[in-house]
Amino acid sequence: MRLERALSHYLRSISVRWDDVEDRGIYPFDLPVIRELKEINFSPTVTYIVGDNGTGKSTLLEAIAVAVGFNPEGGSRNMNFSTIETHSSLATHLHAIRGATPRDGYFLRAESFYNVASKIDELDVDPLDVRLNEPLPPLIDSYGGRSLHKQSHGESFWALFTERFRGNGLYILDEPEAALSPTRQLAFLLRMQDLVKAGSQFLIATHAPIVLSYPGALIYELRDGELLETALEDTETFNVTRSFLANREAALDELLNKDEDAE
Ligand SMILES: Nc1ncnc2c1ncn2[C@@H]1O[C@H](COP(=O)(O)OP(=O)(O)OP(=O)(O)O)[C@@H](O)[C@H]1O
Repeated sequence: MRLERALSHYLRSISVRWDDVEDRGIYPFDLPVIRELKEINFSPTVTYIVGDNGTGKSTLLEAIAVAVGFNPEGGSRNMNFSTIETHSSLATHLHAIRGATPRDGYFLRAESFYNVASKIDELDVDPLDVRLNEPLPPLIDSYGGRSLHKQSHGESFWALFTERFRGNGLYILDEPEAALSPTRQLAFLLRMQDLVKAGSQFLIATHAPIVLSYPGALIYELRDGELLETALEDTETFNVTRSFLANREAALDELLNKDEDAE
């Protein structure tokens, strides 16, 4: 069992090769988290990155995904397309320590999943193996067979997690909760457990306390420009949500009526 787990540790760590960076004063090297970054070690199962808006989670995740062979806009490793060139040059300065080669893999960017769905529809118009000059099975078959554009946002994410993710995979997910109801977020934890048992490794950026709750996961929080290993109960996202739900009326009163009280 220990050997199996060691073998499925697809991505062990990443570090920045600072010697190659020409200009540290421009994006993304000027972001506090990147400036301070030396090495990130990953769990063989589930690693999370959390932090406030604009702290650099997507920048980091995208660079890690590109460094291990994914398209910057997301998709499987075989997808190579670009609708807009916005990705940073950080990936070329990352050094990834890898273990076994995953049999499956996916980079989900909630914000550009629409483009992935469009690309799948486009490739499926006339799927052809150009080497053999033979028809190929449509790509959408591996997502359950129904165009992702003809499903709701949440349904299309769910098709991805349940149909396309096959296990023994490296899955890098940026805000997977973006389309999921709280009930589906709970179901997502169960799906993750199945995939972890099937030898998968996850790296996830999230703002959702439910998504963040996978037992035994490694959590890094971006705080004051640093990436710190943090317990679930000490993360801001968990604490803010918990205290709001526990004291909703007092919290709303404090938030919305502060100015009136001062008058
Ligand atoms: N292409 C770009 N060029 C310049 N600055 C950028 C670029 N992309 C992002 N930034 C800046 O880098 C910072 C980090 O952005 P990033 O999207 O990584 O944050 P994030 O932590 O993922 O935020 P959120 O939680 O809102 O998704 C932001 O201040 C953003 O304005």
